[in-house]
Amino acid sequence: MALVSARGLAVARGGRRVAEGIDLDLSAGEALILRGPNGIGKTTLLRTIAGLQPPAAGTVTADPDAIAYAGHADGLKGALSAAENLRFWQAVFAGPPVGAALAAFDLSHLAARPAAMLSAGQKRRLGLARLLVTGRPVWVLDEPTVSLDAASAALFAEAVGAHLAQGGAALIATHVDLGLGAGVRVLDLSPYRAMTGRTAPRAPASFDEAFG
Ligand SMILES: Nc1ncnc2c1ncn2[C@@H]1O[C@H](COP(=O)(O)OP(=O)(O)OP(=O)(O)O)[C@@H](O)[C@H]1O
Repeated sequence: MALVSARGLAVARGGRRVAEGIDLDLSAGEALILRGPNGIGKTTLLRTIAGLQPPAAGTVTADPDAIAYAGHADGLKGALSAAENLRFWQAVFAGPPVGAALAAFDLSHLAARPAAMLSAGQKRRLGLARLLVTGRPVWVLDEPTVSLDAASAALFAEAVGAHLAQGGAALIATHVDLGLGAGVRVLDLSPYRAMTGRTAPRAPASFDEAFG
């Protein structure tokens, strides 16, 4: 039985439908890689699957308590050490102890360092280690290897492989080849670009979030 299913799914951002007609199934032990050009709607689809925003049309069937979502932000508390950050999430999710998560992402030697004093790649590793202490079976990940060097990306691929082997599943938007093996499926969103246009009023053309 699928852990995540979508049928006839359309997703929208800023009141505009960006992708539509998406069907997908993700079962235990499976990884599905989302691909497509910048702006096609990968983040929007992941957020919809994770229950962070409603579908514009169609259905998502998934237990929201089964999903661990990791977006572009690492969600770390800068004043807490690496281990304390993980213990916080471990307590929230009642997941497994943090030692194995630190080790899996080569963070044991940085366990006592405040998150604010970690490098960008170390922060990203800590953000990904968080997945392990959630104990949740479905990982929904948006560009997880940003800032990671080759060795760290390999650690991440190993962690995903182990997660799948234990009956987990992963839906991952990425532009890079993670080397996860032949069994991994790829969904390119390019053919699903929405043709139906706006679904709701949007901000005026002159509005610019960065400079407004
Ligand atoms: N906050 C926002 N308000 C309005 N539109 C947005 C907002 N964020 C993104 N969009 C638009 O929604 C569309 C889908 O964006 P999304 O981030 O899902 O794409 P993506 O495939 O993940 O892109 P990338 O590969 O660049 O990360 C894009 O056309 C984008 O310009």
